[in-house]
Amino acid sequence: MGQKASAGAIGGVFSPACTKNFSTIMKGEKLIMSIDQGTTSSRALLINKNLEVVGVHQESHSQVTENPGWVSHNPMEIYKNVEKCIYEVMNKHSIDKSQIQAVGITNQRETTVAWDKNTGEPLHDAIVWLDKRNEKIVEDLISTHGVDSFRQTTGLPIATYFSATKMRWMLDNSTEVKKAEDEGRLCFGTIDSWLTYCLTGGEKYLTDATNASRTMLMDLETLSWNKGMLEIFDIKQECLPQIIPESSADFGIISQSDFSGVPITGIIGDQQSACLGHTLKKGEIKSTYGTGCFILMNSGTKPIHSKNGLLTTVMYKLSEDSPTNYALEGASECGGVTIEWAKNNLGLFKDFQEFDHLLSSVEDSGGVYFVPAFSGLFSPYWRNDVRGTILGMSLHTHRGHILKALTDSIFIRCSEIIKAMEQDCEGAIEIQKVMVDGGVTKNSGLMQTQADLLDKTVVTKKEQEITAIGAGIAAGLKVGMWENSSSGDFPITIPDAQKFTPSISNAKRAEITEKWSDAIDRSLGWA
Ligand SMILES: Nc1ncnc2c1ncn2[C@@H]1O[C@H](COP(=O)(O)OP(=O)(O)O)[C@@H](O)[C@H]1O
Ligand SMILES: O=P(O)(O)OC[C@H](O)CO
Repeated sequence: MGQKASAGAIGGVFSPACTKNFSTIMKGEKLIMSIDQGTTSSRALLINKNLEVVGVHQESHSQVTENPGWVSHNPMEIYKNVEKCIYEVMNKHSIDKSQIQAVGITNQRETTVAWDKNTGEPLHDAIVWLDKRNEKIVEDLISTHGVDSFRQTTGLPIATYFSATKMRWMLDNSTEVKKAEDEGRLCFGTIDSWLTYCLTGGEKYLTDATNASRTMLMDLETLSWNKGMLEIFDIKQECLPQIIPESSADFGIISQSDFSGVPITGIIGDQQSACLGHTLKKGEIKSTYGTGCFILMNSGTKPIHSKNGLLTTVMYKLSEDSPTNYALEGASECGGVTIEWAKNNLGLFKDFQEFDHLLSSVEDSGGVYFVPAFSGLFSPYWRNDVRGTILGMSLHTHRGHILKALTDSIFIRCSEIIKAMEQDCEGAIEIQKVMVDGGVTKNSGLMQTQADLLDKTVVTKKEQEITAIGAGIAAGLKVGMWENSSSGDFPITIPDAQKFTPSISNAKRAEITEKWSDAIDRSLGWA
């Protein structure tokens, strides 16, 4: 039987109640609204000209886990939550619609929606990026083509993560979706397309290149649907949205009654949006710790094709006459989800006070190692045959050690991704610091652990909502709220908050890394 898991491992139980003291909003002040539609919740945020978040409303949505490895969302619940967030944030801060210059949308990527062109009704639950129901399709593709055969065209290895295999699964397994395709009324899209379609009353069916680059159907160089990829997946181009190459463009006018007439001028995938929020320069790196953990390096205007298990993706193109910027990305399937799982599924702690207390009760994990392969391992391994594995327990082991092993695993995964980035850059770029954001970075003890395991400086920013700010920048640039400088750089940078520098010995780090590789080897092939 299906199981609703809204309070399960990725249930967003810790969705932050907003405790921030906001700067005052002046009467009639011009603002940008950013909509951040994430894996566990949706937010609407108000951003002023100084790039300060001056208001936010957040709503969590259900995580449906009908079978092991399956994760889906209800597209209508997500849209209704977004509408509610817009209404509540405007109401809470007594904002008049005329103050909102534009809306920017940033979203969980890859998650795939199918809906009816005529009625706008969803034809299936949204299949979430973490979902593995498409494993068989992926295995067959790998055995026919080889895992890396589409890298040159799409920048991606064949994996369950990307949208094309989720679309294929729906076509093969849902009579509703197949019938709609046969009758020419099927719309496939990522969450940005779905929200834009709903907010514009069905007027606009489009996406931007950052989101399209995660489908495995887009050509990384031309930023258009690739005919060869469409043939391989047997997906009709008329079932896909129009790709707008820019993330800062006219994406449509909202028709929803309370907010009608406001233009949508920003669309950008959430991890690329965080790069914009951090104003990442060439060679710089950001790591966002939300449900998963995503590390992106600005690799400039030429894509770097990874030889070490990373992804190549569009970072953004901001105007018709600006070049496309690319990123090298390491995607880790485990971030806050591991913390939520420890609380909700294992009952290791009840709140963050107890979480901190437990972690400070131990020096280290006491020889316990955890491989957080709830959905297999993404970058740099791309293995489906691994499941969560815990090793090294003795009668000495207690809750603190296990929690330490679980949280360490998040940061070891990130460290190995950054090592792979250094290898891909072949010495051309020296990584000294990593800019961080996302829910997990609220915990300074954990950020210290990241600096220790990485052997690099980790920097947090004064504003936490970096992802939402990125979409706000994209939207605001289009309507003249800000202008890029003549060098193409964005004129405002969010100040640093805290810097964490490595504090453990090289010998200790080497010991942890060695034991970790051993743990990985032992976990491979389980599933
Ligand atoms: N004080 C904290 N310490 C550690 N982790 C935290 C803390 N507060 C929130 N989190 C984690 O942050 C994650 C949510 O981050 P967020 O950026 O909102 O995620 P998403 O965008 O994926 O929905 C949750 O998984 C939660 O466990
Ligand atoms: O919702 P987040 O912040 O975990 O981000 C999800 C990613 O976009 C998946 O690729």
